[in-house]
Amino acid sequence: MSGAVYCLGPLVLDRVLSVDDLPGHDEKAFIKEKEERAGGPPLNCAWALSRLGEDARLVSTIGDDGEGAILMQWLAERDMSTEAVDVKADSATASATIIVDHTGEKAILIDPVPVETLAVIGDTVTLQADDTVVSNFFHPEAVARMFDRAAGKGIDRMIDLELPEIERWGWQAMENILPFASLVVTNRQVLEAWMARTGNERPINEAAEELARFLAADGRCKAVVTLGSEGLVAIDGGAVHRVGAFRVTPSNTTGAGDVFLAGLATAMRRGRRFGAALVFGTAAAAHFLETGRCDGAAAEALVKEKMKERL
Ligand SMILES: OC[C@H]1O[C@H](O)[C@H](O)[C@@H]1O
Repeated sequence: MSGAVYCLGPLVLDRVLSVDDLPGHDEKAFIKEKEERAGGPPLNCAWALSRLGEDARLVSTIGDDGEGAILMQWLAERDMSTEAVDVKADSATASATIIVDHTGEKAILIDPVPVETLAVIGDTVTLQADDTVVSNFFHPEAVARMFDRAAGKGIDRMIDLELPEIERWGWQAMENILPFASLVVTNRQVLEAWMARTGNERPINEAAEELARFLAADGRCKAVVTLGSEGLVAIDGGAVHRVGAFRVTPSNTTGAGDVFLAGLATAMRRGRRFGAALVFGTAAAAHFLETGRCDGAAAEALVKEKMKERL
């Protein structure tokens, strides 16, 4: 398909530390392996989109520093577009420390990017009618401005809502961004926080449907709540979609949500119905969880297996 997918938000240097078990409060653990790699939700999503054959453009800002240079080299080595990555002398490059245990589960410490840096991400991008915009909730006004421009061109606007950003900007700011999006994705961590906030004690699957309905705001947009090993629940107009998870043994769960979003966006851009696009996104994420790779053919094979299981 022609057109590009613009992925907005912070480009982050991820410092990944592998341990046997995540240390608890006042506990110590030995690091088994260390790795530095490019990360952040928009980078993970853009990387997966490019592996799925889309023209992915990362839209972000980094500092003119050593960390920024490592990130630019990482992107160049993978033939990823850097034209919308702004290098600013007065900014510092974002970083995160990710501790991954033997089950692939992780804890992430994010060094927050200054508000002034985030506030202008996306402002210089020129959109065309066959583009798609994908963003995390990096800054309420910057995301709203970009989505507003995209809506003017009839372009799909997908937002991934995660808890650190909701806690940073507030639940009201999260609600305010919803009318600007055409598709909202969130996860179990947000669901649990929302349940605690609203006193919702329903079983997780029912509560997920309620949150999806809330995010979809009377069918104005599509909404997806991912539940990890329990699959996902989504709302599209009057229809409720439930997709079961694939059985996988994860090596590292970091970025799996971003790969899901990339698979979903790719399938929707290629004309798949929403239900089928959800299954393809789930399959792409499952393959990534097990292998650390994103591969359209492998995801298709998983989709076929799932369909056979249903027969
Ligand atoms: O979504 C995963 C990303 O979140 C964190 O911000 C890390 O940078 C990681 O790459």
